[in-house]
Amino acid sequence: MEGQRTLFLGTFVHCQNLDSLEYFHDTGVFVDEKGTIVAVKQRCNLTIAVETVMPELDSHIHASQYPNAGIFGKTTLLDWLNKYTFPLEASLADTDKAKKVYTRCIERTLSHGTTTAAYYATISVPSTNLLADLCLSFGQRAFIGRVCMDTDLQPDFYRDSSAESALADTKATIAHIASIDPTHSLICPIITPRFAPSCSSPLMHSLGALQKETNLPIQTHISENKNENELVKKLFPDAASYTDVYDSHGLLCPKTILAHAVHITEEEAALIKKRQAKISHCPASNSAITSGTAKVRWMLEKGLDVGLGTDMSGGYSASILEAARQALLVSRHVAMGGDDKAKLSIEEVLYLATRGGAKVVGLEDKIGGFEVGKEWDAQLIALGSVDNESKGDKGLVDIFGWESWEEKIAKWVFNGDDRTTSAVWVKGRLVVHERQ
Ligand SMILES: Nc1nc2[nH]cnc2c(=O)[nH]1
Ligand SMILES: [Zn+2]
Repeated sequence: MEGQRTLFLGTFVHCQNLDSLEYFHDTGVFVDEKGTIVAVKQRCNLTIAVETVMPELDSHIHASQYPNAGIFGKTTLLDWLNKYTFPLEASLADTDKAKKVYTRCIERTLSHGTTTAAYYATISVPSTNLLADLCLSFGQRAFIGRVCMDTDLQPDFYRDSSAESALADTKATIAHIASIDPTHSLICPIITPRFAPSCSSPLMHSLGALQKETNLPIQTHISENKNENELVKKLFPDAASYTDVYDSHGLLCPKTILAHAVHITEEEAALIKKRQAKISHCPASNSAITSGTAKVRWMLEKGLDVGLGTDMSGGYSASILEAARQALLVSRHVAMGGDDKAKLSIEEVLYLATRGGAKVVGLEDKIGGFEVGKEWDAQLIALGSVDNESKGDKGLVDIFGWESWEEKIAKWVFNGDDRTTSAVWVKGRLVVHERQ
């Protein structure tokens, strides 16, 4: 498949905009040897029918936390980090262990249809570089972040020894990725200050300067949890807000991905909008570690760019489809708090998982939909048919045959999982093979 020209035939579904899905029935999509869509022809006379939907993007995920997916007990952010997260991440300095964890994480996210992921690795350069190597060899589009953290918030056994060494280690990973994918056609480094409480002021200033020098993206966490916000106020008493901490260190720019933003104020939202920074909404995580209910409608109405993140293992699942359905449910909890228009639709959460996510990671010109000039990132969806069950087709999503396309997609969003994703392509390469 790689390096060949391919014609895909069937029904293609992608998000036209925030409010609507577009269905291309009886359509041929022509993909060239570089994995770029060169033609989309509708009203073809087809003899086969497949159902292919848009790529899904995870704009915030910790590859290094995969073994802990589902393990969080009754902790909240700050005790969760100490109890579960820092010990596991520290242990991945062992590259054999890291290889096992990262391999499984990539296989699992790909099988769920995650064609692009913005990953946090750990502070270890060799194991972060290994994550980049593995994404490249599996064919997953990825942003790879070597995590920076030099304060005593974290234990001695898992901490950068100085701001200088954190910067040097970040540069080492950037150089490694340049050596394996010089044009960043698939793998791109991402500057990763863990979050303000983990980073000294000199470290954040130096990472802000590095962004200006390299024009690379940045990822971090913001305003996830109320105790975290109190801590930030104590640590940065002169800052006007949590958002201002990042802004005053040169870390808030159009290429910044801010995960969570659950408790940001009107002023912070205005500053994020002014800097054109992006937000990754992580609903499964925000419920699991009791962070709060992010007001996504409020963000969208302010014109903020929002995508979805699993935030695994704050989130319990590696599936971005799970994040989409949790975004829908969390929006209903916001609505139950008195703001009925807060409810998000199926179309809207799919937009956040696809085109919205592409904009958040700065790839909106390359991926997110089926247009000429975009790269062929896609997943093939196999829904069941009740009529075929006697023939052994145990469909995970039971389609009776009378459903509209909108209803089929809604049933998939709420009942689908990696078993309904029967093939996945990234940049034209088949990365998950069709299962029988
Ligand atoms: N959810 C989440 N929040 C964080 N804040 C700082 N580090 C982390 C992390 O690993 N996960
Ligand atoms: Zn996170």
